[in-house]
Amino acid sequence: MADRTPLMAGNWKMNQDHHQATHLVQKLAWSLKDAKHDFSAVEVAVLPPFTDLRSVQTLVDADKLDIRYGAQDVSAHESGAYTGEISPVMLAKLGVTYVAVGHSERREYHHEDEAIVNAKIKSAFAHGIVPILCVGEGLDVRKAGEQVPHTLAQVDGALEGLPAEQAAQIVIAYEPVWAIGTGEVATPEDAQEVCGAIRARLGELYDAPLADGVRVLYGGSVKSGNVAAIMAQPDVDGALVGGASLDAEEFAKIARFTEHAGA
Ligand SMILES: O=C(CO)COP(=O)(O)O
Repeated sequence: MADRTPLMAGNWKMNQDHHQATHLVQKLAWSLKDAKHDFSAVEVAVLPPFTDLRSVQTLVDADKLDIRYGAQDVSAHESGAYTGEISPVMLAKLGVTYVAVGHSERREYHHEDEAIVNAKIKSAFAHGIVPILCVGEGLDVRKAGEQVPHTLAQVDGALEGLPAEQAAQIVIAYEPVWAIGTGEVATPEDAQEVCGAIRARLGELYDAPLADGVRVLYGGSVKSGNVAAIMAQPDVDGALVGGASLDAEEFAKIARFTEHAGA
């Protein structure tokens, strides 16, 4: 099996102004420093709102922090008459490593379909930004037992026409919609079932060595108390954390999941 470095990414969603963002990242950095966190063993990233990115960049650069940061969305276009959109060129200038693409909240409230998600993934890669592709099923699909085909159809659509050298770098986050912000965490076996199927599909779309190198995350009500059991699954390589990433100490604990296995 490839040596995949786990990634713990905090999706702040629409929370924290730019002053609060600086404090939160500072606190996170202190908590991880206190714990002597090894960032080469577990990568840590935050995805703040656009308006915070310049402040986070300034702090990360000034204090030489090992914390990575990214955006929560990106335009499929580089520039032009797209009111309210943020270009990948602007994000690249802000030093972002990652961008979330196709989060279920974008799909639901902004009607993003597979074609848009696919275009945004290509737009990010064209400017050296690694997309975190979010996929996952709603409750109806889960009740019908269709979570795997549903999620794989999203993966197929999102990756259409993506060259292997880009697919090899992508991060895919499996986030069952019914587990987001509900406290209803999928069981480790639920997470493994779909994360494993995503990796197998990557093997079919590309090849097995490529699939073996791609990081597949789980997201949905991840906390320090449940992260270790989820991370123990063979095809789960990290977590996309919403609510719990707004608490620096809690998020640092999540990043240090190996210390509290069984907690
Ligand atoms: O949507 C999520 C991360 O992108 C998950 O959110 P919660 O961790 O708050 O359930």
